[in-house]
Amino acid sequence: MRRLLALTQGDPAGIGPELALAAWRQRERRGIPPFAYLGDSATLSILAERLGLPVPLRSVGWDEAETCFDTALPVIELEHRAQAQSGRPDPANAAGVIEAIERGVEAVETGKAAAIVTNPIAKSVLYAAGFRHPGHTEFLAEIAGRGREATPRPVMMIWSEELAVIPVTIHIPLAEVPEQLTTELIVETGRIAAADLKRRFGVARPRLALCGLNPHAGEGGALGKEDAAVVAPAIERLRALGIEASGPYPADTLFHARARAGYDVALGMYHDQALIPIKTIAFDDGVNVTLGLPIIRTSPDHGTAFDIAGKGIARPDSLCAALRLAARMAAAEHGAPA
Ligand SMILES: NC(=O)C1=CN([C@@H]2O[C@H](COP(=O)(O)OP(=O)(O)OC[C@H]3O[C@@H](n4cnc5c(N)ncnc54)[C@H](O)[C@@H]3O)[C@@H](O)[C@H]2O)C=CC1
Ligand SMILES: NCC(=O)COP(=O)(O)O
Repeated sequence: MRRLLALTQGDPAGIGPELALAAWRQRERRGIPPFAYLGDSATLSILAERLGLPVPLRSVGWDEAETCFDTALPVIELEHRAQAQSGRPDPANAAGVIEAIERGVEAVETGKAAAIVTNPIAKSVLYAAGFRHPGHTEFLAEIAGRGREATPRPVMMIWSEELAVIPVTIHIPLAEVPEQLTTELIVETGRIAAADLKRRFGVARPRLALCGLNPHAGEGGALGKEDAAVVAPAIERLRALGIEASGPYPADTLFHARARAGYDVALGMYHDQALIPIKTIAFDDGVNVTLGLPIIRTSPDHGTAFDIAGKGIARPDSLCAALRLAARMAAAEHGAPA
């Protein structure tokens, strides 16, 4: 089984490039699997020098990348080179950001890499350049769906050793959540989560805990009707499919340690309901995983951190966890030891 991972540059003005340098330097101590960096070696080399990080870079093709990883950081050169300055995002770099993601997916689809690991992108910067997807999650589904009958439905999961969460609705305004939250969407999300937890995480019988949408899960309808009308029927349907689903639970009491012991993943009904608990508990080593795709994708759980980019203080923990988890998922899928 191919072990090499494809690591995208992310926004070249963000912390992604320096995290890639740090992850390579710490590869032995942190048990980092081999990866190839999709980016621009000239820009990376300037950054490495400025940060005083002695990292040998080697421009390679996919075939050489895995073997050279022990002695140099392999770089798959992009056609769209970055003119990036750390901390100064520029929509002019969008083409390279997108190229890295597309070529990473292609490498996985063609068997050159086992999984794609994406460094953070700044959504607003890409939007300014005409990017029409809310984020990686939806873009990856669109790319992975090319040439297929239907676009796969992507599910965002943020995973750590202590807690895994899924936001059922993702990057939409809060005001639109009640309208877009349907029983069908919850069932599909739960079904995909259960299937991928089995296939790619080796959880034999995944336990799903579902948050209510409203305070106190609706307080019998006094604080909102969606919990009984939309969430509860979804749980019934998931159970009818043989999936161990429970709830709807008041979200405020679902994330303390004793509650967490009772499930494998918690489904929040909107982005912040799911992500605030995990970013509180595991900000440094949480991993963003896209479920429901034909390929494996992980990412650090943080963003581009323009405020600290280029200062050499960004922590590589989450990227390292994302690299390790991608390798572990690939091994689980292929029945090989991680
Ligand atoms: N997977 C992805 O591509 C993601 C992209 N983003 C994007 O990132 C941009 C900035 O988002 P923010 O909400 O500001 O979140 P952020 O995670 O970039 O930054 C939040 C705070 O955490 C700090 N921080 C983040 N990562 C760190 C690290 N590795 N080490 C030390 N400190 C770190 C930052 O300095 C900042 O103070 C947005 O455009 C957003 O869309 C956000 C989350 C995920
Ligand atoms: N808040 C999580 C996030 O923004 C990650 O989005 P994506 O780019 O992985 O879709």
